[in-house]
Amino acid sequence: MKTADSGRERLGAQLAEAAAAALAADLASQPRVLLVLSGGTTPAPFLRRLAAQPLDWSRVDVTLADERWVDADHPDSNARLLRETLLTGPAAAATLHPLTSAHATPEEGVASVAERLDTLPWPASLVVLGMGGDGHTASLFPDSLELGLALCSDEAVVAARAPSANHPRITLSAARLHAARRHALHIVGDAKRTVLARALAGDDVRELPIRAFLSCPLAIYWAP
Ligand SMILES: O=C1O[C@H](COP(=O)(O)O)[C@@H](O)[C@H](O)[C@H]1O
Repeated sequence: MKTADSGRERLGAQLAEAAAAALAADLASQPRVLLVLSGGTTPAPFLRRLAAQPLDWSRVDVTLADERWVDADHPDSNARLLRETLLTGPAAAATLHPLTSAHATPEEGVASVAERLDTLPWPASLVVLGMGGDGHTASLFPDSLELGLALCSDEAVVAARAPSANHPRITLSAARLHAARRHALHIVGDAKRTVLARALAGDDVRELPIRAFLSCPLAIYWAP
């Protein structure tokens, strides 16, 4: 019997194969490659499959599209999700570059995180975005006071807060998220398909921030 879980597992496997192919293609011509991943509740099946892909992971740098400003072992830490799902097996040889620092707030830590990101081999081979039910992607939230800054900034990262977000955040700016050879959107469930259809039918980025990436071009990975 087909279940939503098995469909989501298959989707994760397909995205993992595509991500590995993208990394392998760029590793053939570059000393190091960069992969930008999202956190949240959706990516675990994809990340577990990606972890098993045969690649020269020692030449792969990994960072996040966004992070909650929490301790590295907090259950809501996106870096923790990557450590527990991706950085296992062959992929444990990859280098994870977290988006947090020892500073108390993202506003205080954003400059040191930006310095760290400057050392990475941009443009990324692949950015895998997620999307919330409100159309947010990375930590570009419709109700965030910093949304305009994150959409327009030339900086790599922006500190962001939003009434609807459960923690203070740090997010790659839209410009930095655009700095990639390939983009994919990984979403599951009928509700998100409906939000994506709304996003495709309009153009107000502040209403549904995912719209900032719909013409990247964006490969859409969706399962019920
Ligand atoms: O808060 C976040 O939300 C989005 C979507 O997460 P999901 O739980 O609905 O899959 C995610 O892409 C982002 O990285 C995360 O910080």
